Amino acid sequence: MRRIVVIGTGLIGTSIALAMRGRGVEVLLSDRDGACLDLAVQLGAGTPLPDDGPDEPADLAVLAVPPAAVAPVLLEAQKHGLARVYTDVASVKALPLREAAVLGCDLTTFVAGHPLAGRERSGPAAARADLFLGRTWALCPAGDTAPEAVAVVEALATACGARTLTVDAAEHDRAVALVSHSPHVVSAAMAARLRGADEVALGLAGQGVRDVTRIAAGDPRLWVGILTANAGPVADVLDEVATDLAVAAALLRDGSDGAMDHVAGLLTQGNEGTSRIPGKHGGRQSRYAVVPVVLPDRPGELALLFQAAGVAGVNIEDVSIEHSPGLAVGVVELSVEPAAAGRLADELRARGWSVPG
Ligand SMILES: NC(=O)C1=CN([C@@H]2O[C@H](COP(=O)(O)OP(=O)(O)OC[C@H]3O[C@@H](n4cnc5c(N)ncnc54)[C@H](O)[C@@H]3O)[C@@H](O)[C@H]2O)C=CC1
Ligand SMILES: O=C(O)C(=O)Cc1ccc(O)cc1
Repeated sequence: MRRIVVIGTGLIGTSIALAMRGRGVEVLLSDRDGACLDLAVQLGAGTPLPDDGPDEPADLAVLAVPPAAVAPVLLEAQKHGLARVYTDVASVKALPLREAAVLGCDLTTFVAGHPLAGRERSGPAAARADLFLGRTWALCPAGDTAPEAVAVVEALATACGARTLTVDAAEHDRAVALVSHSPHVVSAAMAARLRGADEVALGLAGQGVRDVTRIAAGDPRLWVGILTANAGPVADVLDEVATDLAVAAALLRDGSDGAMDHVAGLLTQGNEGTSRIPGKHGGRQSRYAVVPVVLPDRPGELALLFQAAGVAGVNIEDVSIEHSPGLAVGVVELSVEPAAAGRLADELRARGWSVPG
């Protein structure tokens, strides 16, 4: 890929542009908001698309605009012959595809796409070249999309460090209703409770409430566009969540042992659901065994730990550190292949670390 056009230089468009600039690809940028375009150019994401378009069609045009703008922007771009292949990044796939068909866009050169990576901030200032590293990038080619066009968009996703997943548009929308769009609404509903929180409550806020409400900081205008375009599937999930919440509230008011057993059942279902979220490499978290190590808070200690794992010939698949500031020790959890866990634990104990269990 030699040259791409990016229309919409917000968070996602500028992140793609930065990633492709990093690979030496020429990037021409366009945004209806001049300030966004200027900032993206200043960040080194590319140069402005000339008003009369490129001298010859680019290899690919990426439409990084809100879902409702995808079809009209695609039609306009195709009219001007901006590129040989077109893709979008919108969080919803079926409705923009239908709208593009109704407008008479050429769907043979269009590959609907969606990188499952983002942030709760919008605009070019929040863009990062590494946003897509290790993430999934959904592709939803229509029946008449040319295989060569799909190959070009696959190359874009791969160049950005993502791995592609080809999926039917309606199935994609039902899936993201569950794993992205409904969580956003649930997060917003919880965060909205905090508006009236007093200083004592805010002073007691810890990591839990931060985790649950992080994504609620997203741009409401963008999210209304996403939810409008995927309303049915999201409403179905929200109905189920609302039922669970209403039942939980009733059980708590009841307070009997039997009622609290039911509450425990819901929390256990929550544990089960959480454990199904894929971890590193898209595998199940439970694929790995976790070796906990109590580590003194000393300079160089982590480096020694990793070195010991290397000596034992054990690959560390993932690592998390639980450490309270001020405490002299922390717990490092090393995720490794189950067959290697015993060997690693023995090696670490032999070197003087405490490995519980
Ligand atoms: N925010 C996120 O975390 C993610 C968003 N997406 C999708 O990516 C797309 C862009 O989202 P963000 O980059 O977050 O939004 P953003 O608000 O940061 O950027 C969107 C940009 O598109 C421009 N724009 C809007 N209409 C336009 C038009 N008709 N012509 C030219 N430019 C136009 C806006 O001026 C803005 O600069 C959306 O479809 C969204 O669903 C996909 C993955 C993650
Ligand atoms: O902030 C996060 O963790 C996200 O998951 C962001 C996100 C928002 C919208 C998408 O369509 C995809 C990803």
